Amino acid sequence: MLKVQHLGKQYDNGWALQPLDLELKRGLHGLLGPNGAGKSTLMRLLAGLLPATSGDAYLNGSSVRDFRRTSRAIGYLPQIVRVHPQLTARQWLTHAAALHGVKGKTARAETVQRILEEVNLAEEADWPSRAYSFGMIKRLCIAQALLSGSELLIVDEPTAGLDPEERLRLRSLLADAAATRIVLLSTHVLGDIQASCKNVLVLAGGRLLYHGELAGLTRFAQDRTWTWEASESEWRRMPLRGLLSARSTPDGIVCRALADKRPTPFAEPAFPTVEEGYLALISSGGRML
Ligand SMILES: Nc1ncnc2c1ncn2[C@@H]1O[C@H](COP(=O)(O)OP(=O)(O)OP(=O)(O)O)[C@@H](O)[C@H]1O
Repeated sequence: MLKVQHLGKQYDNGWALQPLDLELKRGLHGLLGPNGAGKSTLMRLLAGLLPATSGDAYLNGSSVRDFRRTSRAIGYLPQIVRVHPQLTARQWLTHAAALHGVKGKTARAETVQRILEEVNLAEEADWPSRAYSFGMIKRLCIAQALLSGSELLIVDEPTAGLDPEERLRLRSLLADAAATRIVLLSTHVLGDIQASCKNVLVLAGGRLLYHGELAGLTRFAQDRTWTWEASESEWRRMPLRGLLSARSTPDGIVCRALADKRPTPFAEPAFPTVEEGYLALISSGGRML
């Protein structure tokens, strides 16, 4: 269990993350928010890499800051990762296993082989890592984080820049990892979260706006989502504010918009998607809470 108590970070220019409280249990948790929302700040605080201005976070009762000095350090995978280009995945992970206190050559070799298979790198384990694709490097770094045996794994934008196949592979790897630990996954891609997370946290402007089930986000766009069919000329004159999508059909253009009031007399209320709920929450800056 991760317990966050009044955790916040302030710089000279203001709060990057306003003090927040929350509890996370085992499983995959999505962390969503626009640029500058405070996601990296929260993740670095939880990984014990950034000193807090207020409060603290406790993993199974111990402050996250204390984990840095132990072999069971909290797993943290930043957006930009680097591995030594000459080392193979096996060499890299064997070294990491030794650092994490796996004693004895045979035990280390077995642990490394098991992790290599888990992240689907067993076949390429003896290639120098300069020959790896970007996705393979990410999987190698996840393998290293898994080696720590820590019950918290924090992953920043893991799927950015990956092709669809690698993206799928990484998602399923994180879902497996979340069966036995807390995984916090930050992303701008709602699809990544929709595919794998039941619960989400939404940050904006350094504030935690929402923590709960992903499906619960739809309520922020309830009674504010509209759909209607516009002619080509109506479409040209339409203000873009609040417009969510416009799709051409043989009869006209099917529009969808977020608005407090019916945007045109022909608009009908529509059942919002999770994405529309998220957009409504973010665009209101939390005023609707
Ligand atoms: N070292 C720093 N000094 C001053 N302000 C900072 C510092 N680090 C972050 N901030 C500010 O804190 C706020 C939150 O930044 P943070 O990087 O946590 O956002 P983010 O949600 O991760 O953004 P992105 O999605 O763009 O990575 C931003 O306004 C940022 O400018």
